[in-house]
Amino acid sequence: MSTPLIEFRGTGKTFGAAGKVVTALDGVDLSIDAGEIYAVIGHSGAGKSTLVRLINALERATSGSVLVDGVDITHLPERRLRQVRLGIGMVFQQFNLMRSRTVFGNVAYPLKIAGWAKADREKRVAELLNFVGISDKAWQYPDQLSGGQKQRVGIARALATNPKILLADESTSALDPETTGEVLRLLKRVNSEFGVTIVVITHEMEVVREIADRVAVLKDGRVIEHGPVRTVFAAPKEPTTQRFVETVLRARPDDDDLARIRERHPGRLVIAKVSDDRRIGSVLSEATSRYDVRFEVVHGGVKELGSTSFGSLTLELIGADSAVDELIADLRTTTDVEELA
Ligand SMILES: Nc1ncnc2c1ncn2[C@@H]1O[C@H](COP(=O)(O)OP(=O)(O)OP(=O)(O)O)[C@@H](O)[C@H]1O
Repeated sequence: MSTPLIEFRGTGKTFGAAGKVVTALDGVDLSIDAGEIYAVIGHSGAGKSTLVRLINALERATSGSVLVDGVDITHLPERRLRQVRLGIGMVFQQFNLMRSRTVFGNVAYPLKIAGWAKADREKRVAELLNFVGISDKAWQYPDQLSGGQKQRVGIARALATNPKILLADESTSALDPETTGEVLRLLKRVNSEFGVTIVVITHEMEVVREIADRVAVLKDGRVIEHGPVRTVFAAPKEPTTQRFVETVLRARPDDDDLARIRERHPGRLVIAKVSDDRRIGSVLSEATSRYDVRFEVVHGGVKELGSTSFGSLTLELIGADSAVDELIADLRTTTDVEELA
Protein backbone atom coordinates (compact mmCIF):
# COMPACT_ATOMS: atom_id res chain seq x y z
CA MET A 1 0.00 0.00 0.00
CA SER A 2 1.15 3.48 -0.76
CA THR A 3 1.52 5.95 2.05
CA PRO A 4 0.15 9.47 1.77
CA LEU A 5 2.94 11.97 2.34
CA ILE A 6 0.79 15.04 1.82
CA GLU A 7 -2.90 15.18 2.63
CA PHE A 8 -5.50 17.86 2.18
CA ARG A 9 -8.64 17.17 4.18
CA GLY A 10 -11.56 19.41 3.34
CA THR A 11 -9.03 22.20 3.03
CA GLY A 12 -10.22 25.73 2.42
CA LYS A 13 -8.41 29.02 2.16
CA THR A 14 -9.98 32.45 2.00
CA PHE A 15 -8.26 35.80 1.77
CA GLY A 16 -9.81 38.96 3.06
CA ALA A 17 -8.82 41.90 0.90
CA ALA A 18 -10.33 45.38 0.97
CA GLY A 19 -13.42 44.20 2.81
CA LYS A 20 -14.03 41.44 0.27
CA VAL A 21 -13.54 37.75 0.84
CA VAL A 22 -11.74 35.80 -1.88
CA THR A 23 -12.07 32.03 -1.75
CA ALA A 24 -8.83 30.62 -3.14
CA LEU A 25 -9.46 27.00 -2.11
CA ASP A 26 -12.72 25.34 -1.23
CA GLY A 27 -13.06 21.91 0.36
CA VAL A 28 -10.01 20.30 -1.23
CA ASP A 29 -9.51 16.59 -0.54
CA LEU A 30 -6.27 15.26 -2.00
CA SER A 31 -3.75 12.70 -1.01
CA ILE A 32 -0.26 12.63 -2.50
CA ASP A 33 1.76 9.46 -2.03
CA ALA A 34 5.41 9.15 -1.08
CA GLY A 35 7.53 8.68 -4.18
CA GLU A 36 5.11 9.91 -6.80
CA ILE A 37 5.09 12.89 -9.13
CA TYR A 38 1.77 14.63 -8.66
CA ALA A 39 0.66 17.42 -10.97
CA VAL A 40 -1.88 20.09 -10.15
CA ILE A 41 -3.21 21.82 -13.24
CA GLY A 42 -5.54 24.77 -13.57
CA HIS A 43 -6.01 28.11 -15.23
CA SER A 44 -4.76 31.35 -13.73
CA GLY A 45 -6.49 32.07 -10.43
CA ALA A 46 -7.65 28.47 -9.90
CA GLY A 47 -5.77 28.29 -6.60
CA LYS A 48 -2.66 26.31 -7.58
CA SER A 49 -0.08 28.52 -5.90
CA THR A 50 -2.18 28.74 -2.77
CA LEU A 51 -2.32 24.95 -2.68
CA VAL A 52 1.48 24.57 -2.77
CA ARG A 53 1.96 27.39 -0.30
CA LEU A 54 -0.20 25.46 2.15
CA ILE A 55 2.15 22.49 1.91
CA ASN A 56 5.09 24.42 3.32
CA ALA A 57 2.80 26.55 5.47
CA LEU A 58 3.66 29.82 3.78
CA GLU A 59 -0.12 30.13 4.00
CA ARG A 60 -2.41 28.60 6.61
CA ALA A 61 -5.68 26.86 5.83
CA THR A 62 -8.78 28.71 7.00
CA SER A 63 -10.82 25.49 7.12
CA GLY A 64 -10.05 21.78 7.06
CA SER A 65 -6.47 20.64 7.49
CA VAL A 66 -3.15 19.91 5.81
CA LEU A 67 -0.94 16.98 6.83
CA VAL A 68 2.67 16.57 5.80
CA ASP A 69 4.43 13.30 6.58
CA GLY A 70 1.73 12.47 9.12
CA VAL A 71 2.00 15.80 10.95
CA ASP A 72 -1.04 18.09 10.95
CA ILE A 73 0.61 21.40 10.13
CA THR A 74 -2.60 23.45 10.01
CA HIS A 75 -2.10 25.07 13.39
CA LEU A 76 1.49 24.10 14.09
CA PRO A 77 3.41 26.89 15.86
CA GLU A 78 5.96 28.70 13.70
CA ARG A 79 8.97 27.30 15.60
CA ARG A 80 7.88 23.73 14.78
CA LEU A 81 7.29 24.56 11.12
CA ARG A 82 11.03 25.05 10.65
CA GLN A 83 11.51 21.30 10.91
CA VAL A 84 8.71 20.61 8.43
CA ARG A 85 10.06 23.14 5.94
CA LEU A 86 13.54 21.59 6.07
CA GLY A 87 12.00 18.53 4.45
CA ILE A 88 10.53 20.53 1.57
CA GLY A 89 12.40 22.10 -1.34
CA MET A 90 10.89 24.56 -3.75
CA VAL A 91 11.58 25.64 -7.33
CA PHE A 92 9.98 28.67 -8.90
CA GLN A 93 9.04 29.95 -12.32
CA GLN A 94 11.33 32.97 -11.94
CA PHE A 95 14.15 30.87 -10.42
CA ASN A 96 14.57 33.29 -7.46
CA LEU A 97 18.35 33.06 -7.44
CA MET A 98 20.50 35.58 -5.61
CA ARG A 99 22.16 37.68 -8.28
CA SER A 100 25.03 38.73 -6.08
CA ARG A 101 26.11 35.15 -5.38
CA THR A 102 27.74 32.64 -7.68
CA VAL A 103 26.09 29.37 -8.64
CA PHE A 104 28.11 27.76 -5.87
CA GLY A 105 27.01 30.42 -3.39
CA ASN A 106 23.36 30.01 -4.30
CA VAL A 107 23.39 26.24 -3.84
CA ALA A 108 25.48 26.46 -0.65
CA TYR A 109 23.18 29.05 0.91
CA PRO A 110 20.53 26.71 2.39
CA LEU A 111 23.33 24.53 3.78
CA LYS A 112 24.87 27.54 5.48
CA ILE A 113 21.50 28.41 7.01
CA ALA A 114 21.14 24.80 8.17
CA GLY A 115 24.54 25.09 9.87
CA TRP A 116 26.60 22.72 7.73
CA ALA A 117 30.39 22.91 8.15
CA LYS A 118 32.34 24.47 5.28
CA ALA A 119 33.97 21.26 4.07
CA ASP A 120 30.63 19.40 4.09
CA ARG A 121 29.01 22.24 2.21
CA GLU A 122 31.66 22.18 -0.48
CA LYS A 123 31.34 18.44 -0.93
CA ARG A 124 27.55 18.57 -1.10
CA VAL A 125 27.46 21.49 -3.57
CA ALA A 126 29.93 19.70 -5.85
CA GLU A 127 27.71 16.59 -5.79
CA LEU A 128 24.59 18.60 -6.57
CA LEU A 129 26.14 20.60 -9.41
CA ASN A 130 27.39 17.39 -10.90
CA PHE A 131 23.94 15.82 -10.62
CA VAL A 132 22.22 18.71 -12.41
CA GLY A 133 25.02 18.93 -14.98
CA ILE A 134 26.45 22.41 -14.39
CA SER A 135 29.69 21.76 -12.51
CA ASP A 136 31.51 23.97 -15.01
CA LYS A 137 29.35 26.96 -14.07
CA ALA A 138 30.09 26.91 -10.33
CA TRP A 139 31.84 30.30 -10.31
CA GLN A 140 29.50 32.10 -12.67
CA TYR A 141 26.73 34.46 -11.62
CA PRO A 142 23.04 33.88 -12.42
CA ASP A 143 23.03 36.68 -15.01
CA GLN A 144 25.61 34.76 -17.02
CA LEU A 145 23.37 31.69 -17.31
CA SER A 146 20.61 30.65 -19.68
CA GLY A 147 17.09 30.04 -18.36
CA GLY A 148 17.57 26.28 -18.33
CA GLN A 149 20.87 26.60 -16.45
CA LYS A 150 19.28 28.92 -13.90
CA GLN A 151 16.55 26.38 -13.27
CA ARG A 152 19.19 23.67 -12.81
CA VAL A 153 20.74 25.85 -10.11
CA GLY A 154 17.25 26.31 -8.63
CA ILE A 155 16.78 22.54 -8.51
CA ALA A 156 20.23 21.93 -7.01
CA ARG A 157 19.53 24.54 -4.32
CA ALA A 158 16.12 23.04 -3.56
CA LEU A 159 17.69 19.61 -3.12
CA ALA A 160 20.63 20.77 -1.02
CA THR A 161 19.31 19.68 2.37
CA ASN A 162 17.94 16.36 1.09
CA PRO A 163 14.23 17.15 1.23
CA LYS A 164 11.61 14.43 0.91
CA ILE A 165 9.32 16.73 -1.03
CA LEU A 166 10.00 19.05 -3.92
CA LEU A 167 7.41 21.67 -4.88
CA ALA A 168 7.75 22.98 -8.42
CA ASP A 169 5.54 26.01 -9.05
CA GLU A 170 5.33 26.68 -12.81
CA SER A 171 9.02 25.80 -12.88
CA THR A 172 9.16 25.51 -16.66
CA SER A 173 6.80 28.34 -17.66
CA ALA A 174 9.61 30.74 -18.46
CA LEU A 175 11.48 28.22 -20.63
CA ASP A 176 11.31 27.31 -24.31
CA PRO A 177 9.91 23.85 -25.19
CA GLU A 178 13.29 22.17 -25.60
CA THR A 179 14.66 23.50 -22.30
CA THR A 180 11.35 22.62 -20.64
CA GLY A 181 11.90 19.02 -21.76
CA GLU A 182 15.40 18.99 -20.26
CA VAL A 183 14.22 20.40 -16.93
CA LEU A 184 11.33 17.93 -16.76
CA ARG A 185 13.71 15.03 -17.44
CA LEU A 186 15.92 16.32 -14.64
CA LEU A 187 12.94 16.45 -12.26
CA LYS A 188 12.11 12.88 -13.24
CA ARG A 189 15.65 11.83 -12.29
CA VAL A 190 15.28 13.64 -8.96
CA ASN A 191 12.22 11.50 -8.38
CA SER A 192 13.60 8.17 -9.58
CA GLU A 193 17.16 8.43 -8.23
CA PHE A 194 16.46 10.09 -4.88
CA GLY A 195 12.86 9.03 -4.35
CA VAL A 196 11.82 12.63 -3.83
CA THR A 197 8.06 13.18 -3.99
CA ILE A 198 7.36 15.98 -6.45
CA VAL A 199 4.34 18.25 -6.64
CA VAL A 200 4.27 20.07 -9.97
CA ILE A 201 2.03 23.08 -10.46
CA THR A 202 1.32 23.94 -14.06
CA HIS A 203 -1.19 25.31 -16.53
CA GLU A 204 0.22 23.15 -19.34
CA MET A 205 -1.16 19.68 -19.94
CA GLU A 206 1.99 18.78 -21.89
CA VAL A 207 3.99 19.12 -18.66
CA VAL A 208 1.53 16.78 -16.95
CA ARG A 209 1.85 14.24 -19.75
CA GLU A 210 5.63 14.30 -19.72
CA ILE A 211 6.24 13.97 -16.05
CA ALA A 212 3.36 13.14 -13.75
CA ASP A 213 1.98 9.90 -12.34
CA ARG A 214 -1.25 11.46 -11.15
CA VAL A 215 -2.98 14.74 -11.73
CA ALA A 216 -5.62 16.90 -10.10
CA VAL A 217 -7.50 19.53 -12.06
CA LEU A 218 -8.26 22.64 -10.06
CA LYS A 219 -11.01 25.08 -10.99
CA ASP A 220 -12.25 27.98 -8.89
CA GLY A 221 -10.52 26.55 -5.83
CA ARG A 222 -12.03 23.08 -6.17
CA VAL A 223 -10.61 19.80 -7.39
CA ILE A 224 -12.95 18.95 -10.26
CA GLU A 225 -11.18 15.78 -11.40
CA HIS A 226 -8.21 13.70 -10.33
CA GLY A 227 -6.62 10.36 -11.02
CA PRO A 228 -3.77 8.59 -12.82
CA VAL A 229 -2.56 10.70 -15.75
CA ARG A 230 -3.24 7.85 -18.14
CA THR A 231 -6.89 7.62 -17.07
CA VAL A 232 -7.46 11.35 -17.16
CA PHE A 233 -5.94 11.62 -20.64
CA ALA A 234 -7.84 8.63 -21.99
CA ALA A 235 -11.22 9.66 -20.61
CA PRO A 236 -11.35 13.24 -19.29
CA LYS A 237 -14.73 13.77 -17.66
CA GLU A 238 -15.03 17.48 -17.05
CA PRO A 239 -15.17 20.00 -19.93
CA THR A 240 -12.22 21.92 -18.41
CA THR A 241 -10.16 18.73 -18.35
CA GLN A 242 -11.22 17.84 -21.88
CA ARG A 243 -9.99 21.21 -23.08
CA PHE A 244 -6.65 20.73 -21.30
CA VAL A 245 -6.23 17.32 -22.92
CA GLU A 246 -7.15 18.77 -26.33
CA THR A 247 -4.28 21.26 -26.05
CA VAL A 248 -1.81 18.38 -26.00
CA LEU A 249 -3.38 16.24 -28.65
CA ARG A 250 -4.60 18.89 -31.01
CA ALA A 251 -6.80 15.91 -31.81
CA ARG A 252 -9.59 17.72 -33.56
CA PRO A 253 -8.91 19.60 -36.74
CA ASP A 254 -9.89 23.22 -36.11
CA ASP A 255 -12.07 25.16 -38.56
CA ASP A 256 -9.12 26.16 -40.76
CA ASP A 257 -7.75 22.61 -40.80
CA LEU A 258 -11.17 21.30 -41.68
CA ALA A 259 -11.60 23.73 -44.57
CA ARG A 260 -8.23 22.61 -45.99
CA ILE A 261 -9.08 18.93 -45.48
CA ARG A 262 -12.46 19.35 -47.19
CA GLU A 263 -10.82 20.83 -50.29
CA ARG A 264 -8.81 17.70 -50.88
CA HIS A 265 -11.01 15.03 -49.32
CA PRO A 266 -14.60 14.92 -50.55
CA GLY A 267 -15.47 11.67 -48.70
CA ARG A 268 -17.21 11.38 -45.33
CA LEU A 269 -15.04 12.42 -42.40
CA VAL A 270 -15.05 10.78 -38.99
CA ILE A 271 -12.98 11.20 -35.83
CA ALA A 272 -12.15 7.88 -34.19
CA LYS A 273 -10.75 7.64 -30.69
CA VAL A 274 -7.47 5.78 -30.39
CA SER A 275 -6.00 3.92 -27.47
CA ASP A 276 -3.85 0.81 -27.43
CA ASP A 277 -6.46 -1.41 -25.87
CA ARG A 278 -8.85 -0.71 -28.75
CA ARG A 279 -6.41 -1.87 -31.44
CA ILE A 280 -7.93 0.62 -33.83
CA GLY A 281 -5.41 -0.09 -36.61
CA SER A 282 -6.29 -3.75 -37.08
CA VAL A 283 -10.01 -3.13 -36.51
CA LEU A 284 -9.96 -0.45 -39.21
CA SER A 285 -8.14 -2.44 -41.84
CA GLU A 286 -10.30 -5.49 -41.25
CA ALA A 287 -13.56 -3.51 -41.35
CA THR A 288 -12.65 -1.47 -44.42
CA SER A 289 -11.91 -4.58 -46.45
CA ARG A 290 -15.10 -6.26 -45.22
CA TYR A 291 -17.32 -3.35 -46.29
CA ASP A 292 -15.37 -2.39 -49.39
CA VAL A 293 -14.63 1.06 -48.03
CA ARG A 294 -11.25 2.77 -48.37
CA PHE A 295 -9.93 5.05 -45.70
CA GLU A 296 -7.32 7.72 -45.47
CA VAL A 297 -5.93 9.37 -42.35
CA VAL A 298 -6.38 13.11 -42.89
CA HIS A 299 -5.51 14.48 -39.45
CA GLY A 300 -3.56 12.93 -36.60
CA GLY A 301 -3.67 13.48 -32.90
CA VAL A 302 -2.00 10.51 -31.31
CA LYS A 303 0.54 10.80 -28.51
CA GLU A 304 2.62 8.43 -26.45
CA LEU A 305 2.00 8.19 -22.73
CA GLY A 306 4.41 5.83 -21.08
CA SER A 307 4.21 2.72 -23.23
CA THR A 308 0.73 3.36 -24.62
CA SER A 309 -0.63 5.66 -27.28
CA PHE A 310 -3.89 7.52 -27.15
CA GLY A 311 -5.70 10.30 -28.91
CA SER A 312 -7.79 10.33 -32.04
CA LEU A 313 -7.55 10.11 -35.81
CA THR A 314 -9.60 11.96 -38.38
CA LEU A 315 -10.36 9.65 -41.29
CA GLU A 316 -11.84 10.04 -44.69
CA LEU A 317 -14.07 7.09 -45.57
CA ILE A 318 -14.52 6.50 -49.26
CA GLY A 319 -17.20 4.13 -50.52
CA ALA A 320 -20.93 3.66 -51.04
CA ASP A 321 -22.97 5.55 -48.43
CA SER A 322 -24.64 2.42 -47.06
CA ALA A 323 -21.27 0.67 -46.76
CA VAL A 324 -19.79 3.65 -44.92
CA ASP A 325 -22.82 3.63 -42.57
CA GLU A 326 -22.25 -0.03 -41.79
CA LEU A 327 -18.53 0.52 -41.28
CA ILE A 328 -19.17 3.38 -38.85
CA ALA A 329 -21.70 1.26 -36.92
CA ASP A 330 -19.15 -1.53 -36.75
CA LEU A 331 -16.34 0.77 -35.58
CA ARG A 332 -18.60 2.14 -32.87
CA THR A 333 -18.64 -1.29 -31.23
CA THR A 334 -14.89 -0.81 -30.67
CA THR A 335 -14.34 2.88 -30.07
CA ASP A 336 -15.94 6.33 -30.02
CA VAL A 337 -16.60 7.58 -33.54
CA GLU A 338 -17.91 11.00 -34.38
CA GLU A 339 -18.94 11.96 -37.89
CA LEU A 340 -18.05 15.51 -38.93
CA ALA A 341 -20.88 17.41 -40.59
N1 LIG B 1 -2.53 37.09 -0.71
C1 LIG B 1 -3.70 37.11 -1.36
N2 LIG B 1 -4.63 38.04 -1.05
C2 LIG B 1 -5.82 38.07 -1.69
N3 LIG B 1 -6.18 37.22 -2.64
C3 LIG B 1 -5.30 36.26 -2.99
C4 LIG B 1 -4.01 36.17 -2.39
N4 LIG B 1 -3.34 35.13 -2.94
C5 LIG B 1 -4.17 34.61 -3.87
N5 LIG B 1 -5.34 35.28 -3.91
C6 LIG B 1 -6.50 34.98 -4.76
O1 LIG B 1 -6.80 33.61 -4.64
C7 LIG B 1 -7.17 33.06 -5.89
C8 LIG B 1 -6.23 31.89 -6.24
O2 LIG B 1 -4.92 32.41 -6.48
P1 LIG B 1 -3.66 31.51 -6.80
O3 LIG B 1 -2.48 32.42 -6.96
O4 LIG B 1 -3.55 30.42 -5.83
O5 LIG B 1 -4.08 30.93 -8.20
P2 LIG B 1 -3.16 30.21 -9.30
O6 LIG B 1 -3.96 29.10 -9.83
O7 LIG B 1 -1.84 29.91 -8.73
O8 LIG B 1 -3.02 31.35 -10.38
P3 LIG B 1 -1.73 31.71 -11.29
O9 LIG B 1 -1.57 30.57 -12.24
O10 LIG B 1 -2.16 32.98 -11.96
O11 LIG B 1 -0.59 31.88 -10.36
C9 LIG B 1 -7.12 34.19 -6.89
O12 LIG B 1 -8.42 34.72 -7.02
C10 LIG B 1 -6.19 35.19 -6.23
O13 LIG B 1 -6.51 36.49 -6.65
